[in-house]
Amino acid sequence: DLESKIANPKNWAAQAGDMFNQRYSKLNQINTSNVGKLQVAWTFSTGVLRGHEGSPLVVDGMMYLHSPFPNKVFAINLDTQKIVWKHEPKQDPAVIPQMCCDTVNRGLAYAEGKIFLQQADSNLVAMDAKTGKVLWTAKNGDPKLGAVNTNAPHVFKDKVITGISGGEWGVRGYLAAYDINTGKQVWKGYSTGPDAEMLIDPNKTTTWIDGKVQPVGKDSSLKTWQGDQWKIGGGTTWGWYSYDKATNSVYYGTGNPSTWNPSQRPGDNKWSMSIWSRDVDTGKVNWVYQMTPFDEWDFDGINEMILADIDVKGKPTKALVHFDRNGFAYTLDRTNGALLVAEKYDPKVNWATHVDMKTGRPQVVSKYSTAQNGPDVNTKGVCPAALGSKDQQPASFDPNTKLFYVPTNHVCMDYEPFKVEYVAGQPYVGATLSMFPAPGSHGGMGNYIAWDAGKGKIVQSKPEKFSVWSGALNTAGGLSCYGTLEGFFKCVDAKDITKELYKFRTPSGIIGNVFTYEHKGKQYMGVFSGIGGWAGIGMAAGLEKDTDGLGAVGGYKELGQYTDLGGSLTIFALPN
Ligand SMILES: O=C(O)c1cc(C(=O)O)c2c(n1)C(=O)C(=O)c1cc(C(=O)O)[nH]c1-2
Repeated sequence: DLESKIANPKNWAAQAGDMFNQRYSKLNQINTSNVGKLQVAWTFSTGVLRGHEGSPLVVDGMMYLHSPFPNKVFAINLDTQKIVWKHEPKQDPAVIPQMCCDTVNRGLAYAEGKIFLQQADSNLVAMDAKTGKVLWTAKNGDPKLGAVNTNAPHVFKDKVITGISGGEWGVRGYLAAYDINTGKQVWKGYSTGPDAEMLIDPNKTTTWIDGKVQPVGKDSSLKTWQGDQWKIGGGTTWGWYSYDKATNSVYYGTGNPSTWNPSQRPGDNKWSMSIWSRDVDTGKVNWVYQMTPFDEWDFDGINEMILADIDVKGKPTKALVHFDRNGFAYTLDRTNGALLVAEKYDPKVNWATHVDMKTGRPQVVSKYSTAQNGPDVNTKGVCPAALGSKDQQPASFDPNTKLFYVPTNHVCMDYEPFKVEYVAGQPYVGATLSMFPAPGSHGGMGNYIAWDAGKGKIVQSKPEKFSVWSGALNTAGGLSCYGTLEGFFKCVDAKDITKELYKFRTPSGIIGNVFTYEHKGKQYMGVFSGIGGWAGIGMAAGLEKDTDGLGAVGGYKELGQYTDLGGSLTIFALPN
């Protein structure tokens, strides 16, 4: 059912439009020659002020919208424009201060006549898509311990897959699968700890060792932590997941090890900061690859895994492409986890010179090693900043140009670790940050780039004033579209991204993802606006000091000259 809904380009039935995370639409009515005539068709306010991430879904003439906390859901009939049903969960507002980077929610999932909502308080809910009636609720985590949720649930086969947030609260990360019909948990695989709890088979699960894919061996995680630190060691899973039917695997990434003070957790801290392939039916780990062993900068590895069949160094490859927070873009063979390409997609990256292709390890520049410099020493000028060369904002893949379109950040930081005591349910951060625009660049804090993942090269780069915190969309109309933090919805020519073909100022800064659908023979494009997320946390949570908001406020202070709060959806179409 979901597969056929996705196959119909009139729908937008999954957060990325498909299960490969490509964010590509076959619709071509809006194209490079007429996009300049785009007009606003309609708008809709969610009535919620904080950051609006993700996008609505469209299935068979109904649109399903979500909001940040309190996670309202609206079902709108596209014929009548009426709200058919509305659901507002009752959630304890005590979860609000347990959320690190604004009270965002990355959207809903659809399957078999059901809508799935992953609430902030960690309850996973299935609703009847026609009526909004709650069919089941599953408790996915304990918000009292900081285990909250922002990720979108993802449906693959008969399972709804969800993750967990709370890396800054010492939450031990995991991915879990629930039966879409009953809400019963089918499997749960932790990011750290004993093999059995991670669903790792020491002899069958493989990783990249010595230039080859080889079995991970016994206790691959436990060996890389001191004492019991792995129990409060992070590795949360709040990103976008993808699925390949051919390998029957779900692909996703794990976040930072806790705490941010690296001196409190010597070792590689496996398998935080890693790319995972798990069997979707059993959760068993096929392969895992760690990008940033012993993280010293908060470079969470949760960014989306985009699956695409491309030429890698001239060879047709079933690839997995990932733009990591650490500033490197990785191309792996998704069938076995072999590392094929790892290159900087942000020329300002300075914390590592390169990735050693034999060990798969980044070569750290000692001056930027916050562990070597030690606690209570401010390590200055690390690029990228903790929020990475790219954060959660998902990139797109265009099968026509064979390129990836990547919303990026151009931000650096000063990072000062300090000793922190673990107290259950309290923040467990352990570093003070301040962030600022990357020095010596175009003067802005963002770039929209076109990337060749087979070669590991930037093809083109379009400068932006602020970080691009919105998800990208490419279409068969030759367009690549995204939003900016000032609030502009933009479409550029996929063949030459420096050519801005359309621009419209929406009501607030954009951190949502561009999506498209067709209704009654007409193509529509849309995007949520509503400033927030980590980059917009200063405005969303009313913070002021430069080091507030885990250091994000400083760099984005100027945003107040361009936008203010407010969540709404803007839908565009060509004139009649
Ligand atoms: O470690 C975590 O559990 C965790 C959770 C989240 C989240 O759930 O939004 C973010 C982060 N970390 C994080 O490091 C980060 O940069 C970030 C940005 C955003 C956002 O929505 O803009 N969320 C989060």
